[in-house]
Amino acid sequence: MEIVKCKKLTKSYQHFNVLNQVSLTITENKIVGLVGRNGAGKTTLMKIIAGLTRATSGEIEVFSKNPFNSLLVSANSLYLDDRMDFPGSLTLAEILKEAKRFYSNWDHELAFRLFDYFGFENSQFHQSLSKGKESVFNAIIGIASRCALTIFDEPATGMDAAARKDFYRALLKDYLAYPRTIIISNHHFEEMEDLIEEVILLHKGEVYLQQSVEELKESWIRLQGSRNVVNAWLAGKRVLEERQVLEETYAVAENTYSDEEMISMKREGIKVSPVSASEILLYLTKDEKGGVDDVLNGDAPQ
Ligand SMILES: Nc1ncnc2c1ncn2[C@@H]1O[C@H](COP(=O)(O)OP(=O)(O)OP(=O)(O)O)[C@@H](O)[C@H]1O
Repeated sequence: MEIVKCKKLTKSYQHFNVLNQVSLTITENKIVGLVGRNGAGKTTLMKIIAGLTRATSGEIEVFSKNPFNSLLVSANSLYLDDRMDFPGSLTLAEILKEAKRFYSNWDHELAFRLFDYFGFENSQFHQSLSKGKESVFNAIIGIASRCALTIFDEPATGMDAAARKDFYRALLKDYLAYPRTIIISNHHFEEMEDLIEEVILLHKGEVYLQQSVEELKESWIRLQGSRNVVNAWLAGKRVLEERQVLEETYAVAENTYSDEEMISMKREGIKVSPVSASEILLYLTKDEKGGVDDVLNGDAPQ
């Protein structure tokens, strides 16, 4: 079943398209990673999906309805970011009790187990939490609500390494027991690579790719070997990254090699190895302008 369907979705601010003709479909019961550089349009897209912002043009359906001001969508979805606003008069325990009234699939026992595990006190107030603890508390709400569509916008902001690991583990475990559709944006893809089934890469407001993580990893390959031999195998291929270390060339190239070619390559002394999805995404979105070193060296941008 399709949970989210966008067709030629555009969002403009002052005549600038921050989302440009975005078409995509997200089917039910999967964890989707929404990635892209700063300003790529991730938050804007997630807010449109959650019905919090209206698109300028194009079509969007969430649970087969236009999400903007839709009761059906707001009853079945939850958008969480680091700007969550809770009533200042409620303690954390009271907020969880309110959440129980609001979300039909809410697991109160799980919420309080996580609450205790992460060391929260019933009488604490949200506004008195540290940045990382605020994110952990929001994440508890995101997990325990078990909304049919849960959208986490940079959920791990400020969390320490242990809390981030625990959060992703808890989310995965709960998702496996109670599958639902989850969209997560996070600049540290490597932290959630094991969790994500499908990745949507936004680049400058456009969908650059939408693929399963498996497909993405199979599409690229790392070659390592002596310069001339590697270069001969790179001819005519799309190359994401190429580095020279002494006499060795390291390259990440599109993997369109046949089995026979792979065997020949290895026979010629080339080491072939897989590339992580986070590395591929980094290479795909790196700036065309040259590196930050050029800026620090005072070189003019190209
Ligand atoms: N209310 C607004 N008015 C004008 N421009 C906006 C507004 N909201 C977002 N933008 C612009 O839209 C673009 C996309 O912003 P968005 O927050 O969606 O990006 P993002 O991919 O989530 O970025 P980040 O990774 O930095 O959080 C940015 O250039 C931003 O400045």
